Amino acid sequence: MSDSFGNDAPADTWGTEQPQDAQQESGPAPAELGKEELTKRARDQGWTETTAFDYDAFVRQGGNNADWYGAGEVYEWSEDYGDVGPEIPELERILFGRELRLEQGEHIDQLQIKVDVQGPERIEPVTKFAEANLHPIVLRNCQLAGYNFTTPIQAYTIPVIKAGFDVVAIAQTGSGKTAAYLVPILSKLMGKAKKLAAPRPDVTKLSKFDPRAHGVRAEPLVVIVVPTRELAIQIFDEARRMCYRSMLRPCVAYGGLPLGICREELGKGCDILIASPGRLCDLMDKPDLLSMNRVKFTVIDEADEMLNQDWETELTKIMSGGDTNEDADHQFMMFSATFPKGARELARKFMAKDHYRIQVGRAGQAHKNIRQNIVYADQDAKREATYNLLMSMETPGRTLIFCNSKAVVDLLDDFLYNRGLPTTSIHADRNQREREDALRAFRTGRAPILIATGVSARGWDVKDVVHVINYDLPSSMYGGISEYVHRIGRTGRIGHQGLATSFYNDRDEDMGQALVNILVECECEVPDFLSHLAPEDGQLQFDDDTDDEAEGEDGGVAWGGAAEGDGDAPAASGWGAPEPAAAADDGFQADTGFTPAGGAAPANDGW
Ligand SMILES: Nc1ncnc2c1ncn2[C@@H]1O[C@H](COP(=O)(O)OP(=O)(O)OP(=O)(O)O)[C@@H](O)[C@H]1O
Repeated sequence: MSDSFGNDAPADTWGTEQPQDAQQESGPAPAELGKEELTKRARDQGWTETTAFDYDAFVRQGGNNADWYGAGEVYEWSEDYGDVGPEIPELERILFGRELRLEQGEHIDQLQIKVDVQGPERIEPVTKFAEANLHPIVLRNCQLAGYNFTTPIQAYTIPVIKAGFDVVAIAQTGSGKTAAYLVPILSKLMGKAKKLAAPRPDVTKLSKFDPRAHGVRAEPLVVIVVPTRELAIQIFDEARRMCYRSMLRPCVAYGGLPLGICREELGKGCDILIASPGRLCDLMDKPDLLSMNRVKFTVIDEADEMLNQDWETELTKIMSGGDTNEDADHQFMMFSATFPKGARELARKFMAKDHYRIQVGRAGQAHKNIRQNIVYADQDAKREATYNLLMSMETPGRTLIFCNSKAVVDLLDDFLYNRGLPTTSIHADRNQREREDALRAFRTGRAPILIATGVSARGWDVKDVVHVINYDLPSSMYGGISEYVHRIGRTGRIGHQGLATSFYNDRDEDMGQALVNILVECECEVPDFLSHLAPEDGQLQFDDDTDDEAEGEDGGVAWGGAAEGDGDAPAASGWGAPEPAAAADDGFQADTGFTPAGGAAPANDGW
């Protein structure tokens, strides 16, 4: 590593070795030391000082509204609408700079597992972007982003989406689901901006853009819905990369973004809208700001979270909002790493009859690049145990700590900060600027220890997170094992390895069995205090992963039981994308009907 939090050193080894009952080295106990000595101890261990994020300097360096919009500048096209835009080296450097972005790690083969594909016809997976028949500019953008081989989920979703089908896609955390939908969608739209996109002002020809005088109504072609603001910004950044030279303009809208900024950005025109559900629904009620008439692609990311009861009203509105598009070719997609059975049943109601379901491994499966440690710690011993864990990391590295309440986040942040550790924290009571500053400080390594409440971290893709600590395990009332999988999935992404340590005590008993199942499945050690829950015969039971959803009340057709690819790598594939799904008589039956909710099952539903 160039420094402890260097940006040019991928976290490719477990790297954070420590005994389960990590103890601080000899010498006076931390509680006996003053702040100065504790700070020295933290520095000696390699932890840097927290550097506050200087927002004013950031603005002076050219930051403006665009910074609410994610890192860097938002480029406005000045040329006429042609088929594709010109190359702009400066913009390319900004969009594709690698400093803070993850590159594929060495252990990518661990993501290569069984893929189940259910759909109306056989689909040939693509193992390389270069062979996916993508629009040349999209292909070039993939190359600029460092994407050469497809991940297993991308191998199937790219041809399926290109062929015009709806899709429900489930694949492990950090396995490239964002590109799995963005790449095929943008390939379909690339070069067609002139034909499909709504007119918009050329802001480069205006001395000052006045939303009221020059603004247009946003009429996006693509709507991507995500549960959190931070994730919306992250996906917006990825969309900006993939939209490079497309003449398509991405925008982001989320609760917390001042409405004035939202109005201004939408008023400049919007072809790809990434939004949180609440803000999107608000905007849908403002027809002068947003029309859904042109929407051709609706993507629900972190779909199981969105199908959660809390979002049902918003989701129903968003999914039917797109119906104002009279084209029959509106595609709907849902993506997530976890997809409990109830959510999968609900998802089917929103999908076309002949949609695909693509599942890499078991829905909700973690993967072997994350080494999971479960450590027994009584409630009042957790703070000290966290400190000891951090101080015993061989090489300090970006560490994400999850607590279940905002109060505990604040207390732990204070406790660790006062012991000289470079912490920052994030939770729902912080204002938008504070949240963005904290995440930025974490991303850039200025505050490499981030303490957060769980839900806010879904989907975060931060380079070199080497360690996730579950200070509190998510309770089964609040996301349970799915939440656990999402949390630990902030490390060990895209072929890197990472460590996840979770404190466990009697309060977590309701999670015990599910936790042990995941540990056994991922070949991680089951601690003695949980060993009684390990299956004696090694046979794991996951109650939400049955393959026969056919028996649902709606008489719907089964998800499972049809063709599946086996995960063996074709020799030429760096990823080892799966073999094509099995032959037609193994389950892919062209013209086989799919029964939507409430519909009658076709006589011969041979899924
Ligand atoms: N084919 C590829 N080759 C190399 N890197 C890739 C490829 N596809 C995606 N990536 C990178 O992998 C990282 C993880 O991707 P992404 O955030 O889309 O994962 P995800 O599956 O959505 O994870 P989560 O379930 O946690 O949201 C990103 O940094 C992305 O740039």
